[in-house]
Amino acid sequence: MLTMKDIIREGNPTLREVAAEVEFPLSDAEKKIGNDMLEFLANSQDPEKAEELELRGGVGLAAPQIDVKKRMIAVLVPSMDPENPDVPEFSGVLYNPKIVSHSVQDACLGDGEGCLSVDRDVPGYVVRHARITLSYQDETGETHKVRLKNYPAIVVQHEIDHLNGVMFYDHINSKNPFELKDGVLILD
Ligand SMILES: O=C(O)C[C@@H](Cc1ccccc1)[C@H](O)SCc1ccccc1
Ligand code: NI
Repeated sequence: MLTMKDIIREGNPTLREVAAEVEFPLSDAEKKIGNDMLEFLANSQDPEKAEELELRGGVGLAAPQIDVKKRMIAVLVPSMDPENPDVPEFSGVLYNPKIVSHSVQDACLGDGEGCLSVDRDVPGYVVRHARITLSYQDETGETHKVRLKNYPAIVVQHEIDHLNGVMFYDHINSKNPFELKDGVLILD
């Protein structure tokens, strides 16, 4: 079971490397890594387990963050619908995820971003694509293509950045961290 001690922190060179494509069929080890990453996110969102295991809350995790240089991410974006609180907005282990197209419009989270691999606050808007079309393979190797917007789109872009050695603060305007061009959607 993964805990915070398994997550590497900024300064570790792995976070600045480009991860390798995953080959299919997956090894049992690769399947276990994916499942462990998703389990970590579920535990981190369970108040009792998060306290017991001393986990920071997470909605996404990329394999390089546990020092595995492979293009695989786990995403668990909880429901925003009070009618269906137990149905995540977007959840899964995504192998070889790729943004195949995106909106012209950009978006950012109004509260900025954080990162499980960054033990400090870095204020500022992280401008990303507002909507993306995402292609990925599941554990069986089947390819899926989905369109994401709003928070799920932001989370997936944050995680795919980790596969390319990019940190969220690389996107922040260092001269004026809260400067935004016209038309950028601020998500609260
Ligand atoms: O470090 C990671 O990759 C996990 C991040 C992903 C993330 C952060 C900000 C914006 C989008 C994705 C963690 O989820 S950071 C903790 C967190 C938890 C809940 C909501 C936002 C951020
Ligand atoms: Ni991160």
